[in-house]
Amino acid sequence: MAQWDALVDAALGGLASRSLLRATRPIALAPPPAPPETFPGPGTWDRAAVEIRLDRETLRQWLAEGGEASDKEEELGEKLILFSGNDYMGLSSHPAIREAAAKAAQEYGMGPRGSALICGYTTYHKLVEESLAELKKKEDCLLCPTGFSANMAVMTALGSISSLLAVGRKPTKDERIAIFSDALNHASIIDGIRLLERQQEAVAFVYKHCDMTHLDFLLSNCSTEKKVVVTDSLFSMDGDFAPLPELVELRRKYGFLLVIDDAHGTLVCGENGGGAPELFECENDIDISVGTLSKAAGCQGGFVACSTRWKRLIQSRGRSFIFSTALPVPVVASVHAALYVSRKEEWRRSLIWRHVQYFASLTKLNITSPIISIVVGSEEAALAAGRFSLSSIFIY
Ligand SMILES: Cc1ncc(COP(=O)(O)O)c(C=O)c1O
Repeated sequence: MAQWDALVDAALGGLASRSLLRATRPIALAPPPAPPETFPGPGTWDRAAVEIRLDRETLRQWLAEGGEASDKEEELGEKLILFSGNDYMGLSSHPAIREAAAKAAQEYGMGPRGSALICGYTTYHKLVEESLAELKKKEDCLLCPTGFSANMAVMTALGSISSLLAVGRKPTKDERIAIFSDALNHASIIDGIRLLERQQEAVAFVYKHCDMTHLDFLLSNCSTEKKVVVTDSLFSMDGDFAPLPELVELRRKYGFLLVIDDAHGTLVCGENGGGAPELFECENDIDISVGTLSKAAGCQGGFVACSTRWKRLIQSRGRSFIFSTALPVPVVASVHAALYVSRKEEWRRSLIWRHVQYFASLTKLNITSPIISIVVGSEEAALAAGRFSLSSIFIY
């Protein structure tokens, strides 16, 4: 988007003139060992990703918290099947991921302990950034400590454009950016926007969940030039997708910057696991794609896939990136292995969607993703349903 590219370039120019441009300098480590072994189907380790063991005392406590009668205690088992985790592909327990983490820990410990701009950035981090940029079909990528911090870093970098390009000390109303945010966006986006509002760098508009008519209305009534739309791609609570094709249409109409949080789509959606934009065939229309490595990748960390100019701005102004310790090498090594396994063991991705279809056929629920929310009514009813599941269905 030429208008936004020019704005970022101007902001980068302002930073350069004040010697405030920051760049990572990778510490050279030996390249990762040969590619790990991959498998044509599920292994025994895959059960470990969904089966958890609880000691009786914890289980008793959980039930007691809900006021459940204890007369069924002798019937209680200790193993539970976990339906609530985000380890969509079971990669957290995959031998390749365990081995990569263990080997790197043996070699490097949990280091290097420092922010990426000081001493926390290595050639391993660089390698993973390159893989993620390729996966997301973007020029570049920036690894962050978590998905939460990745969203915060994008938001503060966005706000910095208003401040850096303001004529006076504080951006005037017209100099601020206008951010349009879906009502059900993740807390990290909401907090980032609140921060920008407090710093008078942005004016925020919340549109009704996935309501493109409402968004269109808000956009058409906004005279601010610098417009941004930010949305989760796959919503973490309701499990529905943002209407990306319609958002792309509106982007063409209004020329806004489109930022998505693809935390739940990454590795899960699209043939290659490129995420929701791959599924909806609109990768080139997404300007900034944020993600986490703590869900389908089965590891830890966050990232921002974007253009090189945006990366330069985020790493120079994204405070949650700059002032936080970078991911330790064993975690980055495990992410490297997870991305490899995800490419090779495509059956994992197919299996998720087969399970989604199977569950939909069993329950006749209108399900479109692996996040399934069963609305039972009040909060009390939801808690009671949880207790019921805990005490009678999933324990064996
Ligand atoms: C939509 C969404 N964005 C961001 C995050 C934050 O990611 P992380 O857990 O890596 O901080 C989460 C969940 O944790 C999420 O559901």
